[in-house]
Amino acid sequence: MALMPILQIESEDVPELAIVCGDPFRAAAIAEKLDGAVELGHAREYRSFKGRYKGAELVVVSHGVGCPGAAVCFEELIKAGVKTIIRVGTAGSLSGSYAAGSLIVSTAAAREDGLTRQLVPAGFPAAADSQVTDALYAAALASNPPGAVAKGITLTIDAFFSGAVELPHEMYKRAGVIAVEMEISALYVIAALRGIRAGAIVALDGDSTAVDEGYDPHRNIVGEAVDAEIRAALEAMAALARQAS
Ligand SMILES: O=P(O)(O)O[C@H]1O[C@H](CO)[C@@H](O)[C@H]1O
Ligand SMILES: O=c1cc[nH]c(=O)[nH]1
Repeated sequence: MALMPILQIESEDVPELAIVCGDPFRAAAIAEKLDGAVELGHAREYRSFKGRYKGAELVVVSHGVGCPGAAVCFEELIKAGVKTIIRVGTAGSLSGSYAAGSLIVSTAAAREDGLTRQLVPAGFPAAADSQVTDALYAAALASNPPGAVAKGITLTIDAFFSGAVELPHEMYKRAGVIAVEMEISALYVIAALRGIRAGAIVALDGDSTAVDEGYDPHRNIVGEAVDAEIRAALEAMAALARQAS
């Protein structure tokens, strides 16, 4: 048995499919939808569960907020043998076309984080796996969220609230980027470096350019969208597992 130093779970307990999310409570909510769910461990922000969805064995792990902590989670899961990771997150909207309650499948992430700069050169892309993206998009369309469903480029950034320097949201908005969150670039770059496949779906919780004035990710419409994206991610995992068998 090999205990993973940071997640504090045994690598032998980890199957090939993983769903990850920032919030440990969301990890528990996802685990509630699994058959035979068991909690594997809870260390720092990392809460881990294992169970089956429509026969597919998967692990669910929370990674906390931000690329550095999330990267540790992704690396340890991959070392334990995970081959497919789906992130189920929340994000702020960068587009007038998509409001709170909408689901966005991230096809690629603009790398405005600090972590991936320490892993790969500036020109290296952070791109989703196309099979994972297709499975997520099909499942999202069928998940009946309270808003729209779209796929496109997202932005990953380290600063949530702004300081003295202007954040690049408006520039990425002009470039057609749909949403901003804080971990997808790390997931896609690490997946590429380690030769696994990854994808991500996010539920929009409001206008990202207005978070300094007020941020409320606990509204009913956001909760309903998160519930829909959880169902979509589980259905996508089941479809990917069927394709592999
Ligand atoms: O809802 P999660 O998965 O945590 O994702 C988003 O929410 C957090 C910020 O509130 C960041 O982690 C961001 O990426
Ligand atoms: O990083 C995030 C996550 C949710 N909403 C935002 O505006 N930003």
